[in-house]
Amino acid sequence: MESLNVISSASTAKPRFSFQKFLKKSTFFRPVTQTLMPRHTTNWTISTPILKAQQSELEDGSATVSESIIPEGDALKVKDWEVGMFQNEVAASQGIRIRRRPPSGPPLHYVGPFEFRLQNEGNTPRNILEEIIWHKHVEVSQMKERKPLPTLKKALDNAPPVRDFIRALKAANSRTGLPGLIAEVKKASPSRGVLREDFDPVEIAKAYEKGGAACLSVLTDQKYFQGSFENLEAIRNSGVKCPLLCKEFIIEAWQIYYARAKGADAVLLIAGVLPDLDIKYMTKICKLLGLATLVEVHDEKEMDRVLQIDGIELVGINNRDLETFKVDISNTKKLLEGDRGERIRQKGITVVGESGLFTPDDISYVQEAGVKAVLVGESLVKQKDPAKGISELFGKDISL
Ligand SMILES: O=P(O)(O)OC[C@@H](O)[C@@H](O)c1c[nH]c2ccccc12
Repeated sequence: MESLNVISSASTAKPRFSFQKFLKKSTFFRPVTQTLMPRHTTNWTISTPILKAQQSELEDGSATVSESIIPEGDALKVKDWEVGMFQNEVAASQGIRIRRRPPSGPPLHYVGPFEFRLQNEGNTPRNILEEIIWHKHVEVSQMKERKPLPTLKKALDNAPPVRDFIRALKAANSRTGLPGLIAEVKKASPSRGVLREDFDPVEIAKAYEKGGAACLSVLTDQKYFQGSFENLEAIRNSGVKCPLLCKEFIIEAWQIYYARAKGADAVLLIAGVLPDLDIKYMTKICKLLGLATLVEVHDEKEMDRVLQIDGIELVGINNRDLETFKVDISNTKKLLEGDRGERIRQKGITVVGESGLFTPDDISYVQEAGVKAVLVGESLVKQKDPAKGISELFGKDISL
C-alpha cells in the first residue's frame, strides 16, 4: 500500500492569514498572549516559527516580553488555533458558512468544546452543524493522541478487505430497476431525538441486509447521534456482507484511516464543511486505501464546487439542511435539473438521494429526478421489522 503523510491541507498552502497582523490589530488578544508568557519561568522553549513571530511582534510594543518563554504545550495550541483561523478563511472564500474552529482566540483549555473561554459572539456556534464540527475537532485531537497515525496504519494490516460500495449500489439498481438502498443504522439524531429505544445495531444491520439493502450506513458520532465505531466494527465482524459507509463528520485525514481500521468501505465527506482542497486530498487518501467517498451536498453552490473536482464518483444530495434541520425532498430534484443534471450524467456520477424518504412515492419522485441510489434512516430504523420496512418503503420486496 502506498503511504501518504497526513498533514492538514490548509497548512501546506501559504497562509494568507497573518498572525502578526492579527496581533497588531487585536485589542482582545494581547492579554491572552501575555498569559501565555509567564516571565518568571525559564525552562520552557519557544518551538514554533509562529511563536517566534509572535515574540518579535510583541517586542515592537514592549521590551519585557522579549525575554518571555512559552510552554511547548501552549505553543502547539496556538499553532493549531492559527491553522484553524486559516481554514475558516479558506472555507469562507468558497462560500462555506461553517467555521472550522471558534474564531475568538486560541483554545487555551481543551476541556470541552465551549468551556475554554467565556461565551461570546465569536465562540458560540451559529448552528448545530457548527457545534458538531467544533466538538469533533476536540474529540479527534484526543483520539489522535491515543492512537497516532503510525499505530493506526499498522492496524490497517489487520483490517477486513474492502468491499466495493459503488459497485454494490449499481448492481442493486440494475437488478431491481429501483434506486440501490443504503440503509442507515441510526439510533438518534439532534433533530429527531431517539428513533429507537431497543437498538441492537447488528440485529438491525442483518434485517436490512435480509430486506435487500445494497449497502449500509453506520453512524459513528457518539455525542449527537448515539452512534459508535464499536457498532461499525461489530457489524463488520457479524457476517453482514453489505459494504459499509462510515457516517462521520470527517474533518481530518486521520479519521479516514480510523474508519478503515474499523472496517469501513466508504466514508462521507460533507461539502458544507470541507473546502475543495480537503475534498481533493481526502478523496485521494480514500483511493489509496480502496475506500469509496460519498461527497454530500445540500445546495447548488456546493454541487457546482464538487462538479469541478476530478475523480468524484458518488455524490449525495441531502434533503435535510444540516444547519436548520429543514427537510425538503424537492431539493434532490432542484439540484439535478437543467445543465447541472446534464453535467452530472456526462461525468458518470452516481447520485444518492438522502434523507426524508418515507413512502414509495418519495422513492419514485427522487428516482425520476435522476438518483440511482437512496440513503434512508428514520423511516426504516423505526420499524419493528426493518426488513419489512424496506418492502413497504419501496412498495415491493426488493430482496429477491
Ligand atoms: O433519517 P433520514 O431522514 O432517512 O436520513 C438519513 C441520512 O440521510 C441522514 O442521517 C444524514 C444525511 N447526511 C448526514 C450527515 C451526518 C449525519 C446524518 C446524515
